Amino acid sequence: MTGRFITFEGPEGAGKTTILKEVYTRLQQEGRDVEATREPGGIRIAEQIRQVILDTENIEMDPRTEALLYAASRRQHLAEKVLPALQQNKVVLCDRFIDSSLAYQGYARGLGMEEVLSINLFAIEDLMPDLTIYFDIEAEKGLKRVYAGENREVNRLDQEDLSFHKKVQEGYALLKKRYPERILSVNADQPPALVAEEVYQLIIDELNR
Ligand SMILES: Nc1ncnc2c1ncn2[C@@H]1O[C@H](COP(=O)(O)OP(=O)(O)OP(=O)(O)O)[C@@H](O)[C@H]1O
Ligand SMILES: Cc1cn([C@H]2C[C@H](O)[C@@H](COP(=O)(O)O)O2)c(=O)[nH]c1=O
Repeated sequence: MTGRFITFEGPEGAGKTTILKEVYTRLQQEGRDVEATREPGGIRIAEQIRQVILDTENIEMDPRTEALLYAASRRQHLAEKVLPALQQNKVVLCDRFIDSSLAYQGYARGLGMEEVLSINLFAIEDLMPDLTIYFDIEAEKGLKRVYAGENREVNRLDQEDLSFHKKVQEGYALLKKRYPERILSVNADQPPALVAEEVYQLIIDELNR
């Protein structure tokens, strides 16, 4: 088996983190060599950048600074964790990646998807995911989950108004049209066990390709 880079994308509260953990455990129990990680973060430097980006006090952050910080954290995470894991033929499950930058900074913030893509191409060189699983849910429903969750801190991006989160959803819709073979959707508006099963099947199909 060769390594695979599989990313989880979607709006706030869609269930990416919850389902990633479940599927990771299942794959591990089957004896597969799998790594779970997240963006921004996953390694020390990127977690430090995450704190700066998501700090609710950093309201003066310029949109381009925000885009560059995500790209910088992505580069370090890729160099230090993702690429070495793929070189060891691991299956890497990553909670968010470049599509988040394209949908949030490129589309919702209005920086332009092409501009944000170009700074990210510098960061990732040519490493795009083999498979991206899109957690399909209405922005409002996802946000309700975030605000209802007991252990979930509300961050600076969560606090954007509903129109921003609806634009994020529109941005993802454009990305799904642009990359129909890479980005596959699951219905995230159903009980976690059913979502996890759909995600697991997509991953197995990818691993069997
Ligand atoms: N299918 C589901 N149905 C109902 N609640 C869910 C479901 N999946 C996750 N949740 C709950 O919704 C909240 C958000 O889930 P989670 O953190 O996994 O989402 P996320 O997509 O990673 O969000 P974010 O990107 O904002 O961090 C949590 O409280 C979680 O327990
Ligand atoms: C990678 C990435 C993330 N974001 C946003 C999306 C979320 O609002 C936060 C991350 O928080 P999560 O609880 O880990 O989902 O950051 C973004 O705007 N651009 C990106 O590239």
